[in-house]
Amino acid sequence: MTAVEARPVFDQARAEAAVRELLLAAGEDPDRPGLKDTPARVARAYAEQFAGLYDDPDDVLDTVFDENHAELVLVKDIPMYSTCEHHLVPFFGKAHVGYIPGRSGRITGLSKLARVVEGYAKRPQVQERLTTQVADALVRRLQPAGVIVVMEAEHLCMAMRGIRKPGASTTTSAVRGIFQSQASTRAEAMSLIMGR
Ligand SMILES: Nc1nc2c(ncn2[C@@H]2O[C@H](COP(=O)(O)OP(=O)(O)OP(=O)(O)O)[C@@H](O)[C@H]2O)c(=O)[nH]1
Ligand SMILES: [Zn+2]
Repeated sequence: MTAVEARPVFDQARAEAAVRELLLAAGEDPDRPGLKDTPARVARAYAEQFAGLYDDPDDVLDTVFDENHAELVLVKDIPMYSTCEHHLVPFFGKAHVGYIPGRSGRITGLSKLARVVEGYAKRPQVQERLTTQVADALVRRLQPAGVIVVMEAEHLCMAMRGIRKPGASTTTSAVRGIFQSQASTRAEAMSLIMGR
């Protein structure tokens, strides 16, 4: 992301008006005491849920170190909350993010892997794109030998409405570099990720 590229900003007033309109459309009275502050509250909540639209999530990977470690680095079970872009309800679960440093030996802080997940999760999303975006961010910023990202999530749009299948879990993966080209390396990482 270059400085000249424009980023959106969250329009609190517009979001509040939209929530008020939604309540009216539902036949509610947005001025009754229990709902009076709801449009402002919901707007603030969405500003937080979509916070990943307003900054470049890759920027958390600015902190890099050089280290002589050419093996797998894996952070498992990163809690992940995102918003399904079809229904604007949550999908949530766990992200597992691993990489093998490249020849440059470039590594990053472990917390930064969780921060990248969070940055891309806080947008209207589909799980597949979220998984891909996290993998590609690591490729761009760390130039690693390989990246593997696996996400497991439950979608409330499938649980609380529609097909109503609570407990159904969706797994997505994105592999890059050596994890793509070497089945044995991929299988080893997968067994570490899936082995509970
Ligand atoms: N591939 C993918 N699909 C998703 C994700 N989140 C929600 N969906 C699906 O998006 C689809 C939207 O389908 P539509 O037919 O346009 O909407 P709908 O009538 O509300 O669909 P139902 O949920 O089946 O009632 C549904 O099948 C959802 O299960 C996601 O992260 N990835
Ligand atoms: Zn949905």
